[in-house]
Amino acid sequence: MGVEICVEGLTKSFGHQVIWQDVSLTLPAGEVSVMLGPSGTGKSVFLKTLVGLLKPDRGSIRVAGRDITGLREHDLYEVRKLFGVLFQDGALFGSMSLYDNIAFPLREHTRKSESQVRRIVLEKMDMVGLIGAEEKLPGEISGGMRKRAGLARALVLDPQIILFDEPDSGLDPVRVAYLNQLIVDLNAQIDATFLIVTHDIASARQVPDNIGLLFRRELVMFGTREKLLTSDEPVVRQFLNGRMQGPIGMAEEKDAAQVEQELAQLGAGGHTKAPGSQAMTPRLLPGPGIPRPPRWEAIARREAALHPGLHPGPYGKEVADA
Ligand SMILES: Nc1ncnc2c1ncn2[C@@H]1O[C@H](COP(=O)(O)OP(=O)(O)OP(=O)(O)O)[C@@H](O)[C@H]1O
Repeated sequence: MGVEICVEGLTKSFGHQVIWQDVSLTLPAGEVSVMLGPSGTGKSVFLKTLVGLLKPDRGSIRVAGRDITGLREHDLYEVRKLFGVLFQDGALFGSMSLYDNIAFPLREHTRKSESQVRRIVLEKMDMVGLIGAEEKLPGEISGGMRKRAGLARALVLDPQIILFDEPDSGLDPVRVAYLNQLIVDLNAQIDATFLIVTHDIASARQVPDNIGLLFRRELVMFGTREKLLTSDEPVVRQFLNGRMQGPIGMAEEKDAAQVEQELAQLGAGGHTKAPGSQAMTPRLLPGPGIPRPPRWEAIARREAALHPGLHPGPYGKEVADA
């Protein structure tokens, strides 16, 4: 079972540049959360701060009830073992085979025998669909395979929290769809707490239990998928609909009068739905044969109550087929 991460009043700056301030949120144990935000709003900095690679100026990060912000390097090292991180490019060693890359954390951080290492590596490679590619070098495989290899490596120490930094970057839409399914399946199988930084709105709409949005140095909103997808908050609506009109501009900031004019035009032109009627996207469910954690039933009931048309029958199948 994954662990809860509770962030309170977190602020991070580099010199005089405040990246974000007073960020508070809880990543519920075992759930999938997505962090969105325009480029440069500090999403990667947030991930690095959670795992203790960067120190915040203020605030606390409680991982399984323990504040990690004041820990010394030795204790932090122990806490980091709870985390698996999938970096943007997979962060694989170019001169090592996929097998050796994935075995690396086991050989570095455990005293397991080579036969135990082999069993674990092959199990994780199987989970991400890479059996048969053991001897390939990272340079010989596609970007999607590199991401999956990075994911297998993030899994070998059986983490309770997995952080994904733009897992979909550089992948074509079909590979993104496969990767999303893999993420949902993995979450159901290992029940760890997932936090995904992404720019891909389609993924953000389908995959997570919770969504957060960083903008103008603040966490604009963090809450359930339903809450964000049906929100009338202009920044949230603009981002989740991928529109130019709204508070987010090319250089992040926009003139307030311009924003108001754009929003009025959108409303007058009938291009926007009435407040409160934002479209819900069907949720991506674990594939056939993968047992669903108990929370899925509660989530499906909650979503069915909000959008009866999407869920005509027992939870699960109809949502997937919608
Ligand atoms: N180690 C560092 N020292 C100084 N400034 C940094 C450091 N790391 C990040 N920054 C700055 O913090 C800001 C946020 O960077 P970050 O990479 O977290 O943004 P992001 O939201 O992940 O962007 P993108 O979506 O484009 O990947 C940037 O202005 C960046 O230059």
